[in-house]
Amino acid sequence: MTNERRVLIHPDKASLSGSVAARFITKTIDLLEDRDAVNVVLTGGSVGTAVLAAINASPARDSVDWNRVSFWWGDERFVPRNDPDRNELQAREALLDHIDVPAAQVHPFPSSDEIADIDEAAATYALELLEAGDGNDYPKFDITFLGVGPDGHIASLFPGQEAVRVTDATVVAVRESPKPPPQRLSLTLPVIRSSDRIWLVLAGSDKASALGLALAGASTDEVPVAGAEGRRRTVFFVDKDAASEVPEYLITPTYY
Ligand SMILES: O=C(O)[C@H](O)[C@@H](O)[C@H](O)[C@H](O)COP(=O)(O)O
Repeated sequence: MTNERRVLIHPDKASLSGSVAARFITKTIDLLEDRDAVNVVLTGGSVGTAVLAAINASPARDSVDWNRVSFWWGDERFVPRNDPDRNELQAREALLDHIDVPAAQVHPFPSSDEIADIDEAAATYALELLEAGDGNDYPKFDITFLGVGPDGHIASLFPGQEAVRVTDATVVAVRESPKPPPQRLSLTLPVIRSSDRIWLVLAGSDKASALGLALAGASTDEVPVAGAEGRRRTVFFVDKDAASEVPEYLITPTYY
């Protein structure tokens, strides 16, 4: 099994989210033919949320047996449960509220009104991962979605911050995010990298330099997305604007 990074370019954000949604539905159906359950890690951000909305809008949405899919998050803003900033809320509105996924299979990070102490909230999510891990510290993730910030951050792992370097925990509390809100919870890089597939979704010219640097071999500390590499497949789904600094040889031809 090769594990090369692939870049698939789409004309714009709408076609990108439609194509990722279609791939997600097909891949999930395929995976469920071979196994009992599939674990998916969701991302915040406008592109990730547009993908969820496109899955919801797809006529093939209900071909997936959602009873056997579990959802986790790569990161969360540490705010009250009903704060519109919550990645959870955005994902529920875009997709999760509209499908037949059992409530116990949706695993949001704790919110600040449930658990006031951010370290305790991180420990609580780590325990939830452990309990679903079947003997490991966390479940085997099949597909992990990641948005990418203009600074190259993924999940809530920001350039130069200690959280990018954490390898001895599964969940980290972030207190000084350069992007508001400042307090966040995030999976650590080893957990993200354990996923069989990482599907990065990015659109817009403000992402071009981070993507170009990551693919050219920048350090994970400087450009965290450089460390986003899944066990089996890593695919960058990008629009033309975000792709302007991608080396030609990495571009996989797409037909649209
Ligand atoms: O918690 C956050 O602030 C977001 O989740 C963030 O990590 C987002 O995924 C990227 O910044 C990409 O955002 P866009 O998809 O909106 O460009």
